[in-house]
Amino acid sequence: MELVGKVAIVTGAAQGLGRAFARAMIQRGAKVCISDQNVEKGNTSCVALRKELNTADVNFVKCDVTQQDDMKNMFDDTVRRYGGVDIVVNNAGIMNERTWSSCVDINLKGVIQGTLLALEHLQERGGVIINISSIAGVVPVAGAPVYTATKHGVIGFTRSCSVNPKVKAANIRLACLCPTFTDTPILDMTDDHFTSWSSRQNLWKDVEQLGIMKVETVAQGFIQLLLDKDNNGAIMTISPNRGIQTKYYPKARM
Ligand SMILES: NC(=O)C1=CN([C@@H]2O[C@H](COP(=O)(O)OP(=O)(O)OC[C@H]3O[C@@H](n4cnc5c(N)ncnc54)[C@H](O)[C@@H]3O)[C@@H](O)[C@H]2O)C=CC1
Ligand SMILES: CC/C=C\C[C@H](O)[C@H](O)/C=C/C=C/C=C\C=C\C(=O)C/C=C\CCC(=O)O
Repeated sequence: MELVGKVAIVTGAAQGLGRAFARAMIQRGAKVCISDQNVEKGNTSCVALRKELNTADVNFVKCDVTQQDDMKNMFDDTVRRYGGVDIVVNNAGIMNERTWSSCVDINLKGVIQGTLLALEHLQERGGVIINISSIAGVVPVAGAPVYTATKHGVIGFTRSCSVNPKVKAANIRLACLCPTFTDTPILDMTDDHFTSWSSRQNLWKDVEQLGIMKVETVAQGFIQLLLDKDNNGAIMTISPNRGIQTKYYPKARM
């Protein structure tokens, strides 16, 4: 897929990975709507990206992914501004085992809502939906069971949409990105983010074992996932020890 002139939406893009994905797409000629629930950081990042990349083809829209009206407005605003949508990156996510219900609302329900709206918008012209899961979407993580459940859910939901014949007929592609720990503010956790059935110490043991990647490394994998025309249903894992790997899990086992 050629990115020049394509229109993309990225949720949770005021900072961290979402911002890095937006930046990588703008650099390759895409027009990008960055959205976030944090208006101040979203506006600041938008201004910084415009200046750094010398472009007017990036805008910020306030969108809390738990609010259906915000989500609809983000799509409608993008269509008004750029004439349509080609790429949707459902990236917004949090790690908080204590406020676990919001973790489910943002990480799983937000991705489901974003995907359903994206499918509607892409059905006439085709396009790509990238849902951001995590390596915690494919392995159990003792330190963060709720976060892990949401990320497994993102993979199950995305793969199920990808095998829907209507999706193939509409020339839509869906894939998941599953990085290990990456240097973003999500790693600034305190004990307040955990319960007696989860643990920062346990999670931190995983961090120490796996290491922490730079956002640029993950953005490189993201662009690869986006450009590969033939990867509907793919799961891309990215880790310091195994690098970038694209995997296809079995559709069914009889
Ligand atoms: N950094 C890491 O180690 C990894 C992160 N991920 C996933 O990548 C995605 C991005 O995470 P990071 O950039 O690391 O985190 P981050 O904390 O740096 O950025 C997350 C962004 O999402 C926004 N956000 C939070 N709640 C929201 C809501 N209700 N509606 C809209 N936006 C909301 C925040 O304001 C923030 O700008 C998340 O889904 C996360 O689970 C996956 C694997 C590794
Ligand atoms: C504060 C936490 C915020 C974000 C966490 C991230 O989403 C992060 O990615 C979580 C990672 C937890 C990892 C725990 C264990 C990982 C184990 C392995 O990677 C084992 C190796 C292979 C995986 C199997 C595969 O490649 O299919």
